[in-house]
Amino acid sequence: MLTVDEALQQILKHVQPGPAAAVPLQDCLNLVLAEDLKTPHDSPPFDKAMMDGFAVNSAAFEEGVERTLGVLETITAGTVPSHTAKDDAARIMTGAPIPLGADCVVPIERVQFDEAMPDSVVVNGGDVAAERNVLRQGSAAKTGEPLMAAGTLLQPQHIAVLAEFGVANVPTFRRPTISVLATGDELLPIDQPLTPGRIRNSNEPMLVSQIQRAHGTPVPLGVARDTQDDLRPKIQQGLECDFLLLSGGVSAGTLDLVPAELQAAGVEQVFHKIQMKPGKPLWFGQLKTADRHCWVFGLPGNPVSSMVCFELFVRAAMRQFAGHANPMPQTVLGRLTEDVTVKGDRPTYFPSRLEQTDDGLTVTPVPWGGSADLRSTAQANAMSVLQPQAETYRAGQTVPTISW
Ligand SMILES: Nc1nc2c(c(=O)[nH]1)N[C@H]1C(S)=C(S)[C@@H](COP(=O)(O)OP(=O)(O)OC[C@H]3O[C@@H](n4cnc5c(N)ncnc54)[C@H](O)[C@@H]3O)O[C@H]1N2
Ligand code: MOO
Repeated sequence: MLTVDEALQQILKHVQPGPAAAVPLQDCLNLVLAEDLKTPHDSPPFDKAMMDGFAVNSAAFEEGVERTLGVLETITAGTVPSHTAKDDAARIMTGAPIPLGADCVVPIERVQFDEAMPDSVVVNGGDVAAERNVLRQGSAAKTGEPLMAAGTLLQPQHIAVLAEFGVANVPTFRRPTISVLATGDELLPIDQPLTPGRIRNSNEPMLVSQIQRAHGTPVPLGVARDTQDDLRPKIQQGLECDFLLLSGGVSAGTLDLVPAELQAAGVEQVFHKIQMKPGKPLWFGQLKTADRHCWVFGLPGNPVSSMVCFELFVRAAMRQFAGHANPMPQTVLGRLTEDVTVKGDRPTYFPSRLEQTDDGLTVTPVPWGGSADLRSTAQANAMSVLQPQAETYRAGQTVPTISW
């Protein structure tokens, strides 16, 4: 049986980044940049005033000496100066271009100026120094410098930077399309009353919302009964997407037909079963033909097993497809708030509450009854990774934890 790390390596070895395309900037939130970008122009693109006031030439002043200067013009943001201001001043607004000759902006609060006599201003030399309140062209970025690296997850700050530099269409990797097929004769739609031996299909809405949270496009396919006749066409439909997630039917029961049906559909198995709890029966494979490439996860039917396998493996695969620089699960260290004993011989991904406290990041495993105990996960927002060991984990010890 593979370890979790070996399984992740296998997945990342097989899944390739999806195609890149130019996407309008306003649709780029949470997409990943597909190319290294360079700055197409200086930022700022001209020398600009950082205060409302008067643009002056510092060389024309002596420390502490007051001077009366003529005011040549008023320069507002969006206009261009029409005079040089070597021995005179120009009234200037924040964001407007500095006139030639000037190298300092004295804020309006610091000068003696009468709106009724706008042609002159009295400036004290003590308020004047070269470069004061002036932002020089290219001081934030020069033309041709690196702007943003391929693999960057585009968040509002990146979108703002791309807008500043006029990148209206952005080369990004496509979001994966992911079909979800729940399998099992016992599954009822969620709006149906329970009947003997039946349960509701909680995995489909869970997986659909996990896909949405991870910025994929879900394609729910409903439920397949545990028969070849029902499974086959639905598997074919699912294989049209970039990924197909099946839940249930991957362990050793008489109706656990999923691995055999996937192989019959031409999906090559990469691995089956992992040394972990919950989630041991996970199945992973790929269909690769001239016109199709689909990666397939057979998730264990138990709801918490499916949830954990998604967060650990499917999310990494989605990140790889979407072009993330680091697709691996993001782990933080949390300090246990209580003692924990781990039973069994597999690493356990334990539903837990991760919190930022005055004491740093803390982690509290929630009371949890195993892979079918879905309700307890409603108190959790993470899973802590606990290794099988004879000694009890002690409160205060740090453990790796993965946020949901
Ligand atoms: N002899 C063995 N039996 C089992 C093994 C094993 O290795 N040998 N593994 C156990 C483990 S671990 C798990 S996990 C489960 C996984 O089984 P399957 O993936 O085959 O899933 P099913 O048997 O179809 O279902 C398991 C459980 O989950 C419920 N389920 C299924 N689908 C849904 C859904 N969409 N929504 C809510 N609940 C669902 C289903 O009713 C079962 O109770 O196998 C163990 N057995
Ligand atoms: O691995 Mo199963 O998911 O323990 O219940």
